[in-house]
Amino acid sequence: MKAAIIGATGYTGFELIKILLKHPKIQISSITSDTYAGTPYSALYPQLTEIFDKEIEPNDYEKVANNSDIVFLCLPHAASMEAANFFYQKGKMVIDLSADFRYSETTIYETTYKTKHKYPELCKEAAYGIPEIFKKDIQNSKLLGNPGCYPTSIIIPLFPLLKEGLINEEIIADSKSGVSGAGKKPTEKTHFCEVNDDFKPYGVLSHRHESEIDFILKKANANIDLVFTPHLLPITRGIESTIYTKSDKNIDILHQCLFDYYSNSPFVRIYKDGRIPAIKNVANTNYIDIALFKRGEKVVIISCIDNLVKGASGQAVQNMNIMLDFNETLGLL
Ligand SMILES: NC(=O)C1=CN([C@@H]2O[C@H](COP(=O)(O)OP(=O)(O)OC[C@H]3O[C@@H](n4cnc5c(N)ncnc54)[C@H](OP(=O)(O)O)[C@@H]3O)[C@@H](O)[C@H]2O)C=CC1
Ligand SMILES: CC(=O)N[C@@H](CCC(=O)OP(=O)(O)O)C(=O)O
Repeated sequence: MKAAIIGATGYTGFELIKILLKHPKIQISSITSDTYAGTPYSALYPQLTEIFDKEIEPNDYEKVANNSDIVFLCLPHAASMEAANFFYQKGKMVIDLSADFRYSETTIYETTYKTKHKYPELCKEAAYGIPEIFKKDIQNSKLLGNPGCYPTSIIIPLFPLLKEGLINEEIIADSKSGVSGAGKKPTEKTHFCEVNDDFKPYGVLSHRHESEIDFILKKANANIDLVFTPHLLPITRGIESTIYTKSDKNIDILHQCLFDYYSNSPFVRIYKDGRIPAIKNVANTNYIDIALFKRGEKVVIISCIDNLVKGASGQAVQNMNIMLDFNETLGLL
């Protein structure tokens, strides 16, 4: 199968290319960026010298469509919707890494992103790409909204526990991310001097991922009351989320619920013996590591992912494997 990557020069594009180069059933047919059209990819990312020197093409979607079966969109929010519609109408399989197709209810997207959605009917056809929870939807879909990185780290541990009614719906999620989560272009908030030697929250009570987490956890029949606070860590990659809630159930019941729900999920690792997940253990992998602790009624859940792999490009490939009926782990282990 031939895969094209639109917006290939950014961090998720680079990560996707590294993964797809190891994938036994995928050939990368087109990589695009208007800024760098004509440049060999390895000139931008010298790590791939003599490994992937393919020339970057301009965003000529007609040309890309003629030469691809699957299209990955690694574009910013709002820029993706037009491209997704174009390739979908051409019969291509579309995997969008932005937020444009994460909400089947367009009004919530529009309120959260302060952007009018041009294709609300398409949003209803898109699957939300957490394979461990929505595999059936993903199998039947040709358009996929790949989840946000923070939501991936929070939804996976909470979904089964809420679905079984084992934990309180009042939840605090305290998350920390490496700076690559903000993309390749430095801003006033993310350039080296601002981030180095510091650690701070941002988007307090206003981060757009709060609505994504809330929207998806409602599918577990939970009406959650969530406070989500992201923080910027002075590291390149990785997310750690510490999630607080309450439960009147024994910790063994909570553990068993997670083990049962994820028994066939190759990328979910649940620690049961007091080990504490750490970013180092999941960096550059598609794993999510989870541990759960309890004292009295208080529950503390810790999860770690790599924002660029399980939080973006790895999960996108995992979704592609499922959409194409390949083994879920191809290219990812
Ligand atoms: N970074 C992360 O950890 C995660 C990111 N995401 C999402 O994935 C998407 C890509 O993120 P990331 O790779 O980090 O972003 P980057 O900023 O690193 O890269 C963005 C890419 O999109 C291109 N681009 C930017 N604006 C436009 C436009 N208006 N039209 C066409 N192309 C454009 C850029 O091309 P050019 O070469 O021209 O600059 C570049 O190739 C975003 O929606 C992001 O929110 C999701 C989960 C995690
Ligand atoms: C560190 C950092 O800035 N992170 C990004 C989240 C990146 C991500 O995964 O989310 P989207 O795909 O929804 O953009 C942020 O807080 O906006």
